[in-house]
Amino acid sequence: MKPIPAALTIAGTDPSGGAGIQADLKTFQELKTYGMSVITSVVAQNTTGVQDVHHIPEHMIEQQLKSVMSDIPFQAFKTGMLANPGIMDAVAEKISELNVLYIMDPVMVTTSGDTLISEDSRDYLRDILLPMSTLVTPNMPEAEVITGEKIDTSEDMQQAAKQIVHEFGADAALVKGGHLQDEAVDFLYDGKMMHTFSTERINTKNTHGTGCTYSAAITAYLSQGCTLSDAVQNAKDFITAAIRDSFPIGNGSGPTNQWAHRAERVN
Ligand SMILES: Nc1ncnc2c1ncn2[C@@H]1O[C@H](COP(=O)(O)OP(=O)(O)OP(=O)(O)O)[C@@H](O)[C@H]1O
Ligand SMILES: Cc1ncc(CO)c(N)n1
Repeated sequence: MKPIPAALTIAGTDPSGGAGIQADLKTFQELKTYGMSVITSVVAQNTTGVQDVHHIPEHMIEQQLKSVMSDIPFQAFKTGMLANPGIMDAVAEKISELNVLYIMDPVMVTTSGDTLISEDSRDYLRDILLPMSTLVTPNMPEAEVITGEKIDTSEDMQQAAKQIVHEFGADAALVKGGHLQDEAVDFLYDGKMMHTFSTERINTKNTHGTGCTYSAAITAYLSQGCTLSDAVQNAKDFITAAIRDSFPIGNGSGPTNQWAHRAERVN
């Protein structure tokens, strides 16, 4: 019997449903992958910003991981918000036992500009977790933090992707250009080749949770056995539709629409 595609997200929450665990599970479900989640921090946030954060005790993060890992097999998992070195340590120890694909979204700052991880976590993320990853998906500011280099142009993005693989040890890096002016271009470097994924930039403020949704879609496609470049291309199509048809709800930056890829408009 063919294995059931299943994926796990290890991340923080968003009660307004656009980012974090909620975005990940909606995306897994939409892409017909059985979704599971381990919560690292409960974040009181909405489309306007972050109001409060409560970190889950490390022993509870470990126990959640044990509960899932001892029971249900999965082909791929992703990490999102890991707020501090203690949480990262708890996660690193458990995931080092896994032999499945690891997609790391190096979440640092929200679309609204709120910081989600402590300053002293950045080195841990880069030096301990990043080398364990099959793929890391930084946006331009995150790639600057990881490499220590200024990233302004598409040449800088490609250079950063290569550096993240060769110098910092990820198997592959996808540097995302959602923060560029005219084009939404992402570069994937897999250790051998540079792949380019480009679409026109959609003029919208509703981009809450784009990074979470994109990396969750990549994780779902990988859990189904897609190659890395096919998974990224499929996920790029998924996130582009989700941004194009994003929801104009909330008082800030509205959420993306995970069912837009079905090509049925909801409004
Ligand atoms: N306005 C836009 N139009 C089209 N594509 C976009 C737009 N903004 C972002 N993207 C694309 O969405 C994906 C997510 O990229 P982005 O760089 O926004 O992630 P992020 O900054 O990590 O997200 P988040 O805001 O959730 O932290 C990328 O493929 C990027 O190119
Ligand atoms: C929990 C969480 N993770 C990631 C992001 C980044 O969009 C967010 N806003 N919230």
